[in-house]
Amino acid sequence: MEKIRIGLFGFGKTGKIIANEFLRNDSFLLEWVVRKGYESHHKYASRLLGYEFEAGDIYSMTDITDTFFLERKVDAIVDFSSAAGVYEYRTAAELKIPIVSAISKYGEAELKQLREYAKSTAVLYSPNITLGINVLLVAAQVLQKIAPHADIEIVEEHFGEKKEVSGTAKKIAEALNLDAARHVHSIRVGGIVGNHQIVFGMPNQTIRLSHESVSRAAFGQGAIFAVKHIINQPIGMYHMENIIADMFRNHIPVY
Ligand SMILES: NC(=O)C1=CN([C@@H]2O[C@H](COP(=O)(O)OP(=O)(O)OC[C@H]3O[C@@H](n4cnc5c(N)ncnc54)[C@H](OP(=O)(O)O)[C@@H]3O)[C@@H](O)[C@H]2O)C=CC1
Ligand SMILES: O=C(O)C1=N[C@H](C(=O)O)C[C@H](O)C1
Repeated sequence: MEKIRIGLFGFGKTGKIIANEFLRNDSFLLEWVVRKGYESHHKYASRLLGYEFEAGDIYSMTDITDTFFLERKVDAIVDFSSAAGVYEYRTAAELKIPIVSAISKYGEAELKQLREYAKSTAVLYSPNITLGINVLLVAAQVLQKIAPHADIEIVEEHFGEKKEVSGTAKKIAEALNLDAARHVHSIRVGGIVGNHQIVFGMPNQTIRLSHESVSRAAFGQGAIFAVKHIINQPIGMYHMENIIADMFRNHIPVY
């Protein structure tokens, strides 16, 4: 069976792990990686990650010309770079290459650009691409409907250097119609990859829905799930929580 060819944006703390998850999965071929600078320029991501084979030719964003995506065909683009990365694959969208964006903090302009791409190709955007967080997101909205009077607070924990408030927590707050500035509480310690807890407080009981990304490989597994889904979809914008909500609908136990 033909391998699914991947073009990856970003080779940082998370991008390297994402690259590794695609490299170790026989269904995929990591064709190239694009990063901001020239570190490891034209080396192979596979070699840098300890593999004996050559895959994932590393480019800089400055290498992207109008013919880049024509000359280096992929079946999907996966973006773990930065918000600015979204402007670099316009011609890929025009070529109808599906796009999975995992950027957690977009401004309005970048989000608008991503929505523009969804008029030409299939785009999946997820500020937290783990299956677990998206199950939590759907479950929390169901629970809020079941217990509409519960007090709700969101706690997010990340590694000490993370500057911005968790995009995941903001998305959870938005889904629950909560003011993120008041209801999201951030903890920055050590090397925590990403933990999120939604606390539902009621007079006689507390319900806590929580998710812990133990390893950044969880994001790679989510990206793999997202690519396998998106490459078979028609043009449009997709989100992980919609896919998970459909799975809830199809699997809810009937007593
Ligand atoms: N959706 C999800 O589940 C998750 C999302 N994320 C998000 O992924 C993104 C990356 O996170 P992380 O790896 O920790 O960040 P890092 O800062 O460690 O890495 C960023 C990478 O992107 C590259 N880069 C930055 N700007 C551009 C650009 N304009 N074009 C191409 N490459 C670029 C950098 O290149 P260089 O190496 O040359 O500097 C670097 O390789 C963040 O938005 C983060 O929030 C992270 C984890 C999970
Ligand atoms: O920066 C990260 O690492 C992460 N960012 C995302 C966020 O801000 O929600 C997702 C994940 O928690 C890790």
